[in-house]
Amino acid sequence: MRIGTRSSPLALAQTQQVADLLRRLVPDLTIETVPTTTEADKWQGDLAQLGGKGLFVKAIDQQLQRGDIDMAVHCLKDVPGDQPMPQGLIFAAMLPRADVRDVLVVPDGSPVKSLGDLPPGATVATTAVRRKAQILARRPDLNVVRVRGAVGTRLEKLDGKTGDLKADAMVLARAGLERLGMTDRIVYEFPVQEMLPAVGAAVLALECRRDDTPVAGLLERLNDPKTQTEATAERVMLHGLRGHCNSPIAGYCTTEPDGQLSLRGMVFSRDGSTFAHAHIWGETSNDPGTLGSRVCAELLRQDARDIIDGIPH
Ligand SMILES: NCc1[nH]cc(CCC(=O)O)c1CC(=O)O
Repeated sequence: MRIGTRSSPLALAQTQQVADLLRRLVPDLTIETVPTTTEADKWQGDLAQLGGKGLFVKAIDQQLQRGDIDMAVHCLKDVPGDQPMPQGLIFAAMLPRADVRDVLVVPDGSPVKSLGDLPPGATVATTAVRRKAQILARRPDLNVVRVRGAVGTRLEKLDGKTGDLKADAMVLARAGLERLGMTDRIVYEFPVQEMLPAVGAAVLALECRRDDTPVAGLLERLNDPKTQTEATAERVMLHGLRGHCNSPIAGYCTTEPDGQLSLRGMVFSRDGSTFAHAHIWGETSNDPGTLGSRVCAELLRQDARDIIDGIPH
């Protein structure tokens, strides 16, 4: 089994996790990890100029289509929501979702424990336009700056060990820190009501060729139907909104104890001052695709289109 992955430490840790799961199913399986450094990994500028964050995924999908690898591990969050599945490829499994929350991290030695502790005008580093909008919605006085690179590199930049980033705090995904064993850096976990997660947050998707029955059959055994259902609702919503990679869009679906789905979606202007918000749950929402479409329709009714189109690509 040749597993394609990006070459960042986070991607490699995720691939290792998948390899361990596969070995538990097939103890004598030979696994080869095939890391790729994509064009987007090397690019230090604005990703939108290069063609958006889908580039991380595209290079690996092409290897899979060519038969250079047998499967790929993708962060579902990084898979563009505005494009159809690449020709001949499927997500054969989605692993049980990890913690979806965004978290606050501060430079080594800083006493700051929350956004509220930051003085007026303080600088917060993050890449996601979705996080930026939600930070500014709470604290319009803050100076939100972009930071790129692997998670470990970002933390080094925050600590001033490399580069010239001068930030008082940084917001990133808990799931990434968890997989890297770096949760000791977390000073605050944003409840989802404070910072709605990205569509597909904390979900690992296992991709293979549709006609590769042996691989698809094996991967399907790792599928978590609950995660897959929730992710489907979120991605149908995202697809219907026709966002681009600069659109601050958030979406989070959960399953209630009685099995019913609950989907919340938000679309923000870049500075977070304007937003649309929809939350639908209950009896008639149990088909994830229908639920995603309904939340999308409600967001569009609240002029989400104008908000999205008002943001430069
Ligand atoms: N955009 C990079 C990325 N893609 C997935 C994760 C974390 C794990 C996840 O949410 O699946 C991260 C790091 C981050 O956003 O801090």
